[in-house]
Amino acid sequence: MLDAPAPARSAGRRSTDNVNVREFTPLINPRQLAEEYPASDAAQATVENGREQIKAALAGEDDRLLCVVGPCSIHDEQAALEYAGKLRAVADATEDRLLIVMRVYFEKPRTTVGWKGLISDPGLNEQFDMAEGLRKARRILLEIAELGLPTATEMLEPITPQYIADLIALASIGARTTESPCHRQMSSGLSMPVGYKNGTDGSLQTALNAMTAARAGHSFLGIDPHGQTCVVHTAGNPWGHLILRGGNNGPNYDAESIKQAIAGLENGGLPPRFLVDCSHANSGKDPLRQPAVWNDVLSQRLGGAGSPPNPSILGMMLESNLFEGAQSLTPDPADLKYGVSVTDGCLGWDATEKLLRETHAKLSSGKV
Ligand SMILES: O=C[C@H](O)[C@H](O)COP(=O)(O)O
Ligand SMILES: C=C(OP(=O)(O)O)C(=O)O
Repeated sequence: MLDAPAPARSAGRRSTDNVNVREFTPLINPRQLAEEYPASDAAQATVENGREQIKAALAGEDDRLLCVVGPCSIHDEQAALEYAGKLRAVADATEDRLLIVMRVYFEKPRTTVGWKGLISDPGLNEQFDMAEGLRKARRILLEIAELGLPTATEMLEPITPQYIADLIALASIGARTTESPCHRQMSSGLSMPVGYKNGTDGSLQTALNAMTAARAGHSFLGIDPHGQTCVVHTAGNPWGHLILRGGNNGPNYDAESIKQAIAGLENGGLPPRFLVDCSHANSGKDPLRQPAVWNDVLSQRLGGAGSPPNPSILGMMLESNLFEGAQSLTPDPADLKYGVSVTDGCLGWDATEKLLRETHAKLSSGKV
């Protein structure tokens, strides 16, 4: 019998190693990136104030409505900054009632395959120049923080936080990773409050378990600011909170689902405060349904018509971009429409501004 041909391998490589790896590309380390784009005093002040205000809301000490608003994903620096400028103006005008934080999402967890976000593929051309992706992400976060607007992002790759977390006020763990021990451990060391989405199957327990896990300290494998692999020992992050995003069986922002969420949090010994994501399964992925979801949740928070107010509802999340809808990626990224999402459909800016200003008016008058 003939022997099977030996697999091709380079000198010194063991045949059992990295069988399915095509290549390793060295990457800039977090310290080098921070030296290229150092956090200015103004940016640090935005992040620190943003984190403190969000913590006060989570602790029930700031009764403003927490509004996490912005694109499903950032793919264009200019559009992101234009959006941030508009949102900053509304945040200033409504700050007595609304605590506005911009969604600045650079990492997209896909159900199967698809564009994974600006850090993974900044050229939108499958070149995966992640050093450039991290540079762009850090630069965008810095510019938005210098505008005075706090930012929120999803933390997906466990080594990303070392590169950008100093510029972020609020993090979230997505529905696809809330059950992942790696993400819970990572969250236990993050410097900002972290929201945990319920699972894609609608499971609340998955997020409650994540909150409990991340409140504890952990020791796990990671990198330090020099990019050195190391054992990371964390203190635990007490600022976890639930985000209701609906699930495969439908939305979970109705009064009964919210009652169950509060009971689940209380039974788990967790603070009974949470956000409602108006997008994803809560809008049936129809971006134009988001205002109806938002207003329903706002009514529940304010109470009225025989229902008591519900201060457990901290606020809402909204997927919004300069222009409504979504578009598919094009072979030449220059052909993309400006200001339109390349991931989930979004509400457009005009409708977003209207919703935020109407919300401010309702909160000011106390009338839904
Ligand atoms: O918010 C973004 C998407 O809902 C998430 O990344 C999943 O997207 P997909 O189902 O299109 O992969
Ligand atoms: C991916 C997201 O949401 P979810 O994890 O709820 O699907 C998101 O908010 O961008």
